[in-house]
Amino acid sequence: MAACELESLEEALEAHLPEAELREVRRLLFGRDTEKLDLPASAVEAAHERHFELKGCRFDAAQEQLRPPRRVRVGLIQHRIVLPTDAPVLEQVTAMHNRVAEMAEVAATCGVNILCFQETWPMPFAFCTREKEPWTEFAESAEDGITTRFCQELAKKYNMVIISPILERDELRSTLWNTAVIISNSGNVLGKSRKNHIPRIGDFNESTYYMEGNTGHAVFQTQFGRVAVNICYGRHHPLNWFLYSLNGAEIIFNPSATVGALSEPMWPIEARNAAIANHCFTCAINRVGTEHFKSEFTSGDGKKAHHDFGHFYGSSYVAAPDGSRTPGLSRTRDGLLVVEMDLNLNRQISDRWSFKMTGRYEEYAEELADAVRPDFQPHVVREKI
Ligand SMILES: NC(=O)NCCC(=O)O
Repeated sequence: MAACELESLEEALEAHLPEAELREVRRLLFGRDTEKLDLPASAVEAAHERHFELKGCRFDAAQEQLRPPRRVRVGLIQHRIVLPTDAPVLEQVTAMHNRVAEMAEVAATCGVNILCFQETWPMPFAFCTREKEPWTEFAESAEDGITTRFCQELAKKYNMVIISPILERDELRSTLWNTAVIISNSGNVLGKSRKNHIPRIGDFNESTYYMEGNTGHAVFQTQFGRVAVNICYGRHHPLNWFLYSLNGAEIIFNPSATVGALSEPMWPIEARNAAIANHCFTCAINRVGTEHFKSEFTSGDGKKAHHDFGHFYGSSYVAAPDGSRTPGLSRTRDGLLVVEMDLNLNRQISDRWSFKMTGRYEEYAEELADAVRPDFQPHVVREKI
């Protein structure tokens, strides 16, 4: 079986394990079972007609005496590109807007409060090519580009916070960035968060296109909770997650674009570990499909030139601070994952495990400050001979 033909790990387990074993394997692999979220029949029907997967799950928390539950519904959208990569730029962007609009409408029917899309969602992930044209033409203003204006309409219409990761052009400074635009449910742009870490691996030649972000670890207060965005490669950096959490993030989104041959075994671990370590919810989103580019490119590994990155494996999921996680969306199909979470779980788990209280931050800060000095000497104890 080709890697891109396996639908999902969960489906493979369900197909091949007897029920009792399956329950145990699921407990070991995924933690406490998430409950299935009942979604409106009209949403299920619309998803079927529009050819995308729709999944609903819920994480609950213990009932507290002094605080009412803080239930929020989050939606994650993963999708493939709609038109071939050599179609005119505006036609590609418009086709992607139309696709996401029909998925967002279903998210609204499911009562989603905060909706997040995949990394640079209105364009192909062309950063493997190293060509500037036409890919830089997809860059647009975070404040009033066509994609932001499109998302503002959705946000107002559906009373939803929208997190829209785009290729940003800062016209004033002639700089491109990989940016998530956070649009409030009022329709106003609440702010933006730029990708902090640019990959230097495989065909991810992203430093050809944009700079390391300069927006720090901003957290955005929305009507539905405090959110932050750690874009793709940032998920390999535990301190990056940690700093969003230190600023009070209750949900950290990780819009991504990554391929099977490179990162798939790491994917289920990293965002989940971040949820555990930081007592918060994390949401990992990846695109699907294989994107073909007209010009061949090489990977600097002596192998033959090729026209695609490989298979983007989807598998978007949500992890909770208690270490449990939802099943992933498909590895091959467009999909919408709707997850209801009670944000009270963050403090409940923090009170139980106390990682924030037991972390030795002053000590780490001192040692880190020392480690970045040019005259740093590693603290290694050697046997005296
Ligand atoms: N988009 C991006 O940063 N991809 C890098 C590869 C990875 O982090 O899996």
